[in-house]
Amino acid sequence: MAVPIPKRHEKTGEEVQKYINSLTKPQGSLGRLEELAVELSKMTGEVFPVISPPGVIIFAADHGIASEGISAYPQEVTVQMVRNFLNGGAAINVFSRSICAKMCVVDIGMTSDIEHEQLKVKKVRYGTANFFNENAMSRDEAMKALEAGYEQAAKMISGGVKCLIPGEMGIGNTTASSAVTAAISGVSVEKLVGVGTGIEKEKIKYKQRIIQQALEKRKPKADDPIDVLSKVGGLEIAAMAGAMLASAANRTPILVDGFIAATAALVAKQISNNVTDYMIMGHCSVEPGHKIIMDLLGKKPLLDLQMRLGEGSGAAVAFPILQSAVLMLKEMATFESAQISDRE
Ligand SMILES: Cc1cc2ncn([C@H]3O[C@H](COP(=O)(O)O)[C@@H](O)[C@H]3O)c2cc1C
Ligand SMILES: O=C(O)c1cccnc1
Repeated sequence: MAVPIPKRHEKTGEEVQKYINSLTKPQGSLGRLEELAVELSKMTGEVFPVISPPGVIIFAADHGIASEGISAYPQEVTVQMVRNFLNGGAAINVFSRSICAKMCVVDIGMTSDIEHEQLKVKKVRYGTANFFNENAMSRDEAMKALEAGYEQAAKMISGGVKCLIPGEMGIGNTTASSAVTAAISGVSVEKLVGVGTGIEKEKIKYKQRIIQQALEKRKPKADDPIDVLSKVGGLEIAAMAGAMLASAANRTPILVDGFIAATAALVAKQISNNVTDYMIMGHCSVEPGHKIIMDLLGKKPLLDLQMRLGEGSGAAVAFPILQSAVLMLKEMATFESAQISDRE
């Protein structure tokens, strides 16, 4: 079921690196902005990459595991926050407006329904089952969520979006993400689990125990991402993985958000290894598992603002850094055009 991902344009990258060295600044002095410009050129195949408008796509779903009391907030916050997204009042709305992003909210599996013309309803089921007691969903449902994510992202891209920011909303999804990441990577639950929405210290131990026991009962297969998703995953995690695959298949850079998005990135990589060629990590979340995934993917985050929100918020805040990289390429003068003496 691997999705074919095109190779990056290494030649264009080399050309752009040479061009960057001709711009009016000491060589290498724009540091990671220079690296980013080269990366974006390789991804898009363009000497002057276009990354605007960015597209924020938020997948919302509920989690049966929430009934184990592993979040600081009740399950109904998922649907309440989706209303907030649709009314423009959430953090991701604010940051999306500031980067002139196109935004799309998808119900991939909330436990209740909302009628709103801006909401895309692609509900696979009414929330996952509690994976402490039974598999979160069937393989077929995991595949359906993945495919719906793929389709929605592909639609945004064919509608003109040039950089994808996948986001999510789902109370309990730091628990599902920790379980998925532990299952795929083999990293211990103790190292991965964090406060999520802000549980107390002693509750973290409880959350770890629930995940550990669920993994022992469900036995997800590390080398089968659909098995992992169906046993301990989430519908929005599957959909985000699908969206990332669509983005990479269309040579569209993916700006990855926090721990949940990184978990989806890990799943996507299990499906098509070189999907990570099209990923840039926007920030480093407070969730300890986020840094662990980035190390596994061999990626460095752009920002570390001690954020732990999700929704795509950290990636949206990082987007202006990508814009700076692209504008540097497009608008800076060269030593020759500005008649400045180059290095000896
Ligand atoms: C008001 C509110 C807005 C949010 N926006 C994103 N999340 C984030 O928190 C949830 C994951 O944390 P946990 O696993 O601890 O439940 C997800 O919905 C995530 O998107 C929110 C959480 C709350 C409470
Ligand atoms: O990093 C994230 O994605 C995150 C962290 C805490 C809560 N929700 C999401």
